[in-house]
Amino acid sequence: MRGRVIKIINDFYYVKAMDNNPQFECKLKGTLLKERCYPLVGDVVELKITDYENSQGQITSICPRKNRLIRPAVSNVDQVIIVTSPKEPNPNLQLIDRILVWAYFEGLKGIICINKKDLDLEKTDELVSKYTKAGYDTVKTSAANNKLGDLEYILKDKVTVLAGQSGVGKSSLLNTINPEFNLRVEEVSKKAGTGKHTTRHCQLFEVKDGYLVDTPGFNKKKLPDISPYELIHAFPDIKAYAINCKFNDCSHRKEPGCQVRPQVGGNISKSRLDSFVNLFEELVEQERRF
Ligand SMILES: Nc1nc2c(ncn2[C@@H]2O[C@H](COP(=O)(O)OP(=O)(O)OP(=O)(O)O)[C@@H](O)[C@H]2O)c(=O)[nH]1
Ligand SMILES: [Zn+2]
Repeated sequence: MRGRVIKIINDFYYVKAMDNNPQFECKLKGTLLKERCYPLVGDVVELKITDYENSQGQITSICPRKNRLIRPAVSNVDQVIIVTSPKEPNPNLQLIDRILVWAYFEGLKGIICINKKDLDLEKTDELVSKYTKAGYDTVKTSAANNKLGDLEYILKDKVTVLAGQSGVGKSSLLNTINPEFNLRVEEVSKKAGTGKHTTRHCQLFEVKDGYLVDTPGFNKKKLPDISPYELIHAFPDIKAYAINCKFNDCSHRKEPGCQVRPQVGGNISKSRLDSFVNLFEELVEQERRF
């Protein structure tokens, strides 16, 4: 039988069988332990049921991973939904673009969710238009009014990470999607002997045939180890014009023959070019340090 690891507590792996069967509490097969093959939350595994009545099983192998994030430690993630709001707090556009860059280089699809649309519909639509133009899917929600728009459809059959600045309503959205998220618990496992060493595993929550990764505080991301010149790939809106700039190392700031600058305010939002320029500088700095 095949299933997905949704939670890990100490040596116990909680596996949801693929065909909607109940959840099984599993131990690892001896050979996996010997080879130090430890499953991650998100892993698809083969399992053998050892006791149906008490929902106990054994994980016999781990299927190849599509990808693997380090923090949170989770595998087989499909997409990241970046939650923002029109006000209270005002959107942090630089943070959104930064997370989009991180997502691109992790191979994840980036989607923008504008929550709190009840506070300012006009500003909400401005954000929708900004990110649609940049090439991203967007969704408008109001957790306060139980309005999820297409969010549930977007989550269907996917493993999704929620990100975004503090106060935009990530927890509220989770609770609107499934009130059981209220029961979110910190599970801390103490390693025998040291007493101080603690591990915090993330958890997957079931939503609409898909899963949401529970990652409190997942926010600021170190930039990936890429050359500044690779950054353009994470900005499809700018890249479309940058390929025609006169100089192929154009920084789109003051060079003659730049095809990006004339698009600002039109096909390219000013905030997107600002983000690009700032992140480019940061990558140049990062490269200089090594
Ligand atoms: N008006 C309005 N307020 C909302 C909405 N969603 C959440 N809020 C409020 O916004 C505040 C922050 O919501 P949270 O869900 O805690 O935000 P968060 O993103 O989880 O914040 P962190 O846990 O700090 O990352 C709370 O007071 C919510 O009641 C919404 O759709 N509309
Ligand atoms: Zn240019």
